[in-house]
Amino acid sequence: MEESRKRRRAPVLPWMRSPVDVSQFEECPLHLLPCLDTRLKAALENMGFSSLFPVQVAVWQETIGPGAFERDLCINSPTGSGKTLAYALPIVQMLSKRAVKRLRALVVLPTRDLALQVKEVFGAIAPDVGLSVGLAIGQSSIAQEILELIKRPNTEAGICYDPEYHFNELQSAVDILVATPGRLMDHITSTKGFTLEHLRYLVVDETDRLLREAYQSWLPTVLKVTHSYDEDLMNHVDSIPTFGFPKTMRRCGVERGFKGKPYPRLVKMVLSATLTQDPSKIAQLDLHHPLLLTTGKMRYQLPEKLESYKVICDSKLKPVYLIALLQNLGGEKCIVFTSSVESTHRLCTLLSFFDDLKVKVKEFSGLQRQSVRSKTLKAFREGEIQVVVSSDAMTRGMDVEGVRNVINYDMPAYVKTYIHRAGRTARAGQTGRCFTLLRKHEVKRFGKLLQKVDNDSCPVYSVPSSCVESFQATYITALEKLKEAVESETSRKLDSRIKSSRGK
Ligand SMILES: Nc1ncnc2c1ncn2[C@@H]1O[C@H](COP(=O)(O)OP(=O)(O)OP(=O)(O)O)[C@@H](O)[C@H]1O
Repeated sequence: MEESRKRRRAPVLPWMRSPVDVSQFEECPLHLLPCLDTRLKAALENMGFSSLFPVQVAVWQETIGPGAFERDLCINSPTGSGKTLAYALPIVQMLSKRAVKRLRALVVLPTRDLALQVKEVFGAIAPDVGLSVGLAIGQSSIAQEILELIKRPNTEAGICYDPEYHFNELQSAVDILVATPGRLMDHITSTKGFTLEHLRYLVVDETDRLLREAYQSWLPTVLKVTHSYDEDLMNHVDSIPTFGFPKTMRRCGVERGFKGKPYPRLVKMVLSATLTQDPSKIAQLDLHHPLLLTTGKMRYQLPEKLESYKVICDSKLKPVYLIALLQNLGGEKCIVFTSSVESTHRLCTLLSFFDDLKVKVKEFSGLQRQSVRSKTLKAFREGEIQVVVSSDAMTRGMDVEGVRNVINYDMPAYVKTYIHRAGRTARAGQTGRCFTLLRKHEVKRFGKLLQKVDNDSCPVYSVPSSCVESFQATYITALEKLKEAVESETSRKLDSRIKSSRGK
């Protein structure tokens, strides 16, 4: 049965049928890692890392090791297995040898929160080898971002800086750029001096999520602009003007081994814990001789030390079960996932009416401003808040130390959602638990959904009935307060809409 299930899910594309199995790799102490720059070793030790995780060792082998970046890499490895450093470290090590500052590595992520997180990782190692990292995520105004990304020429006293006039002198102020698609497109189309001409590494993190939406066609645009430089290079390889433009490896490279491709070519690394196998989606990436790195035999893997539980509850009392469960978990850090931004808001408001709840709860949602979300995240990281209620805003990639529990208040509709939500705990080899609240009619469907992952064991977790009963009276009052709160919020919104339409 197990075997036939695995066979049915055999990868579709031929090169996906012979992957590198990351589970065959061991953690590698830093002092044994071949060719690691001593400055980077020191930076990693400063981060508290003494060895590389298996996926990081496997990627190192294909990049700095014998693989020598010859192939594009597709990395499918469980949540929390350390994929960020797996690509950041080899890229930084390669770029540490660069002679002039140019934008050479671009990392694209689907959300600002994730981009900020990835920038932190690059920021912890890149400056130690003289590289700078920039952000293009729309957190600040475009003018502010341009100031940080583009170096202006030193104009003489009395001469005004004019981007049109000084166009040829504008240079990148960063070697590595971490971006979200929308703001990246703004820079590609409108920022004077912003160029992907020297790009050597393109990382598409959370690939399946990024390929699901077009985001203003960022991917075809990036491929097109980098290709056009390649074509230009192939046509004029002998006649590249060097005056004004310092030589870079990519501009002046010659082909080595790959017909029709300039060398070094643009290397792509694409990653996810649930990497797509859809040939039409993969084709969009225009991968060169791709190599799949994956963990184990099943397509979907949960973290090794994750325990999954189902909590079967009475439909009408679901919030009470949640509260009883939270109470039962003591003050442990916990993320509660709901199915939408609206239910996140409602649930959070409801929880705020339970005065005797011993944990501090906050909402985290795509409806909030970035500054509010960042503040909540900071407080959660620092332990001032113990419970965060979130919709999909926190599902992917978010890395918060010490999250011991994840609760699916609403059952996830897809196995991928389960994997990413559950993966907010049991990260970096730690233990963690994922509870899914289920109404009786959902139990069967949930069981089917879990069959798609390697470890589908999911026993029932019983919340003590005495605990559920003890919260019922407060629940009734809280529901009434919730109704009033929703009504007053609706009328407030209506008032402000009327006011703003009158002002027009
Ligand atoms: N070599 C290492 N030693 C110790 N901790 C590490 C190491 N590499 C990464 N980590 C830690 O492991 C955690 C998970 O890393 P990361 O966020 O890169 O995982 P991921 O595989 O990208 O997960 P997801 O799929 O959820 O995005 C982070 O807290 C990171 O600091």
